[in-house]
Amino acid sequence: MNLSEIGYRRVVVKLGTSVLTSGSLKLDRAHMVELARQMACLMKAGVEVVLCTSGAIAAGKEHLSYPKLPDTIASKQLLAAVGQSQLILAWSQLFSIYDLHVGQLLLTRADLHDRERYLNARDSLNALLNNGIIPIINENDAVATAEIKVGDNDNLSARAALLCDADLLILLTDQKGLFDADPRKNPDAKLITEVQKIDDSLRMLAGGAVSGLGTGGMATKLEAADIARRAGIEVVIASGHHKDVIQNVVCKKPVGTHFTALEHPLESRKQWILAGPKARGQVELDVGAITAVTEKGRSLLSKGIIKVNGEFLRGDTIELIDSKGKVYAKGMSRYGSIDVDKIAGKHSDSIEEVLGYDYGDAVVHRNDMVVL
Ligand SMILES: Nc1ncnc2c1ncn2[C@@H]1O[C@H](COP(=O)(O)OP(=O)(O)O)[C@@H](O)[C@H]1O
Ligand SMILES: N[C@@H](CCC(=O)OP(=O)(O)O)C(=O)O
Repeated sequence: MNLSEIGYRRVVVKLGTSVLTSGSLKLDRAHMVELARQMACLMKAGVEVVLCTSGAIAAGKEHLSYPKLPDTIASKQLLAAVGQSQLILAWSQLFSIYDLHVGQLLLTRADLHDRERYLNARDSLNALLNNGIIPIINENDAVATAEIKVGDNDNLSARAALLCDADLLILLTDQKGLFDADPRKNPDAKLITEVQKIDDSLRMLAGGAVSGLGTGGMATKLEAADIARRAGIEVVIASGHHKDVIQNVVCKKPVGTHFTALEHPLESRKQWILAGPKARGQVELDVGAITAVTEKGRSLLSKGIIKVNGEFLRGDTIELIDSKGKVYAKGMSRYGSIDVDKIAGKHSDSIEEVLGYDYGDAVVHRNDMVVL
């Protein structure tokens, strides 16, 4: 690989279950060797690689010879606990062919949202990279329950890219990229090669369909791409079976769907709001407030709030929605849900009178808000 062709310094590669199993029910080790070779090639050329690998549950099923288990969280945890050790063993052996060491990081949402744990994970990631070791990341499925899960490895890989300050995120899957319709259902679907903006019409194309063992389909890949590109990270969705796909993407050859990074990325505080805590609740806005927030860059005032959904505390992240549930923005609330309920629809001047105290005019200040 010609070093002068490479425009990137640190790359996160996410491999979906669909790629690792090649559509079968077991890990396709022959193909994993090929992917390890490509990543090793990058490392040798001076590009740091972080691998976000799925496949623990598939590997667990394979290792236990496809046991009949009840469809419960405990069964998934069992399969992930068995499969993750098989998965890391496989990667460790494959990278050792190229004299490369790997280090395992199993994360949950809590590791990314608690500031201290976030910094610990970041330090560990940097320590591995600075010593030429490939960090291998997966969700800690064996202990994570829905409440503390990121939920899918597309979103996890975007957060990993933010965490290690990568400049490229490559999402490899079983399709050539994002199509204008699900290619499984529409053989005439066309590949979208370049995306400048992720909006509702694009999200509609992603649908909800997934391959046999995958989680989330294109919808979660678009969520991941949105988070990463807003943080200034380029994203490519491509086929994990395309010849030399990783090298081609890194050398900026036309392959898959490329998402341009925002020229002016969100500041790190807003990146954290976007990628960080799960929204604890929602506030429904009237039309004027939606315009003020989305088009005029204003803070959300109590007057524009119609309704409160869920229970949240001051400082929690909430979603700003319309009457149909469409989410327009995500932000940190300066008031808890009980207070917002009391001041909804009222003028900011009356907040102190109603509550007996006042944390300022804005319920969600524009500095604490990301418009989607
Ligand atoms: N617009 C689209 N373009 C491409 N694939 C799509 C689209 N909409 C849905 N899909 C589905 O998403 C699947 C890939 O997601 P998923 O099964 O979660 O894979 P992975 O294991 O790689 O994360 C594809 O097999 C495809 O059927
Ligand atoms: N953490 C899970 C994979 C979750 C996931 O997002 O899967 P995929 O959609 O195949 O990338 C596992 O290792 O089996």
